[in-house]
Amino acid sequence: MEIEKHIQLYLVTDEKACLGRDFFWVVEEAVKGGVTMVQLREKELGTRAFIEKGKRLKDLLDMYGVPLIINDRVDVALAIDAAGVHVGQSDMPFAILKNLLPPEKITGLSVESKWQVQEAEDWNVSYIAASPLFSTPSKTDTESPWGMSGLRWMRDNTHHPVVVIGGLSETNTKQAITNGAKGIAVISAICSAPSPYEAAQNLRARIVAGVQS
Ligand SMILES: Cc1ncc(COP(=O)(O)OP(=O)(O)O)c(N)n1
Ligand SMILES: Cc1ncsc1CCOP(=O)(O)O
Ligand SMILES: [Mg+2]
Repeated sequence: MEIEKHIQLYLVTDEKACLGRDFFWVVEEAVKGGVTMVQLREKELGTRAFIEKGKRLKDLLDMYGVPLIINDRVDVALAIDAAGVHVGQSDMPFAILKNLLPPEKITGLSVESKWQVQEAEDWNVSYIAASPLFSTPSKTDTESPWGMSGLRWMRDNTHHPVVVIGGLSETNTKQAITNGAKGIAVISAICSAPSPYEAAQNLRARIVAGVQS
């Protein structure tokens, strides 16, 4: 499935995590290293600045054929013709989001509990994100981490492709894939790495190793 290729190595952006380096340079290096999809996650930008940044990022990603997902904001995604939107459990309800978007757009949903996984079984989501897999300083307003046993439960109880997010690094990526994740989503492992290019390459190699084992 096309979506399973896109979610393999999913970069979620956070300008602060880029440690003062140029945001677009960090993303481009990561894409050259093997990132397969990018989410623009902006919690503080006003609407106009969000749209401007999104347009510039989309122009960059289009050159590499990498889809751009917008976090939280369906209006921004529609304004710039992004590939899709990611929402969580406090954002726009999924059913409303789905009605607002053309059917071909990618829709991602964070799931924080077993009940939310079961509820999403009836919905036409492109992927669900186990959020968080492990606790992480990058996002602290989270429910309890799923952990590897929670991920295995999810693998056995959903028909949707699962992405894991929260605390993913070179050390646990292969294990996440062998326990049921189709892909990993990361902020700090790429945005804060000395070389975002090499970090993406190394994570991609761990994903491939997990798929092949
Ligand atoms: C791929 C992915 N997974 C989970 C999240 C978290 O979404 P949400 O719970 O809505 O929290 P915010 O990111 O909006 O703070 C995500 N953004 N991306
Ligand atoms: C956005 C988000 N949603 C759940 S955990 C998280 C942050 C992931 O950041 P990191 O990859 O640095 O742990
Ligand atoms: Mg959200």
